Amino acid sequence: MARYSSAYPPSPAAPPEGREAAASPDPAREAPVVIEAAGVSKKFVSYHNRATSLKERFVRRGGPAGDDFWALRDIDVTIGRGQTVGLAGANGSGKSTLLKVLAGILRPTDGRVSVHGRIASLLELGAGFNGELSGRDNVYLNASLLGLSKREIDQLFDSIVDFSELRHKIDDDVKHYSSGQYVRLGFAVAVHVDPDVLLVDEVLAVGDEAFQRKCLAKIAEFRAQGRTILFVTHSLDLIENMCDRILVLESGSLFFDGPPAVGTKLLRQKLGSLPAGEPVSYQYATVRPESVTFSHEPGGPPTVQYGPGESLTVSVEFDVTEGAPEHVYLHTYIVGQNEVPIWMMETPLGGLAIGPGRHIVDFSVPRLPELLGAFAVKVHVSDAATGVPVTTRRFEELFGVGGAQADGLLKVDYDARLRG
Ligand SMILES: Nc1ncnc2c1ncn2[C@@H]1O[C@H](COP(=O)(O)OP(=O)(O)OP(=O)(O)O)[C@@H](O)[C@H]1O
Repeated sequence: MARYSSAYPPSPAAPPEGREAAASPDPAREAPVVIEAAGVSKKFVSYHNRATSLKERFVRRGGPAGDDFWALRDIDVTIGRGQTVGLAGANGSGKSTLLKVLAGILRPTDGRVSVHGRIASLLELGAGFNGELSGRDNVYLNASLLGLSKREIDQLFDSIVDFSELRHKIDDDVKHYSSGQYVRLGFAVAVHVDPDVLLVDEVLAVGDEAFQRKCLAKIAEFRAQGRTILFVTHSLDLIENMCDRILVLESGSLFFDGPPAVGTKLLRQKLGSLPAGEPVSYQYATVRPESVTFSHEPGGPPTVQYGPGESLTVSVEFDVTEGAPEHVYLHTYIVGQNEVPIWMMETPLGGLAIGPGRHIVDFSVPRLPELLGAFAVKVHVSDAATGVPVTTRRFEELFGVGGAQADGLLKVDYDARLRG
């Protein structure tokens, strides 16, 4: 049964309304800024009426050279260290262009971009590789462009090749690689150069399933290490499972910046995969899960290691500011490796009556099941009256049950006998 207690004096600060309200108070956003885009716009010239012959070019002399096309318009984004951000939007909405501008591959027409720290990117097939060179030479070329010395690359080379699983191809020219092999090598280099910021385009979709799993595990590892990740994907489920935040672009403008649960719903409504229904109201950051602690009983000393059958209390501490819904549900998911949900605990029907201030909800499990492994916690808050999501936060803190993960998730009694 969930227990609800109010433990701290009210917080004085109430955020302003609207997008600014969403952008400022999330604790993750108060981390040092690693990526900042201010007023970024990008114009391309579209030559769809381009002259195809000399004569045509002569006749059109002096006419307009091409139509201006704004692929990005006035984008303001600040990304703090350690955030995992999904960049989504319909085809042609400007996602790849924004990633390229942030990576410094394209210069913005207007506005300013600053990135602090080493940035590694895997942007599009072929970008950064020279097809006439072997895989081996491209590893050296790419890693040196990302700032590594020859000696450092020598040391990492085997690990890069092992990650890509392309040892048999490493001395072939890259122009003979398949698109999946290209991406394997590019991703292997990008994750080995010790980047502070990783930018990844939808290219991951090109890899086979085994490689996609490997890449996602690497992204989860980077996330746990507090690195900053921005990736483009059309998989909204992936964003819901892996990201702290979603940016949704629409025709080059930033349409939404906030919690994945809200952004994905809005985008699905926009793309027609969800009925339009009630407009999603946007209350991000009015209820903010701040920390999670594990103990045997509410208020007990923090403990990280448990045995099957022992009691566990997961205490979620959260801040509420003015403008928050009067009643909220907290859904607390215990997640295992690769973000697999193991079980969910929710607050009682009708929701919690909350006022501004700091509160703690204790979710107490009297007897842990026969589990093995290390587990994390994801908290999802929604408005109890409307069901509208308010925020989601996935914490990095882990608790363990039954020692290190062995060969499975469950401890199951069994018997093995030779028959015949
Ligand atoms: N070099 C270029 N010259 C002219 N137009 C361009 C150029 N690069 C991109 N565009 C246009 O800019 C718009 C945004 O393209 P972008 O590739 O950023 O979209 P996207 O959101 O990544 O799309 P998708 O989901 O289809 O990959 C598109 O209309 C595209 O045609």
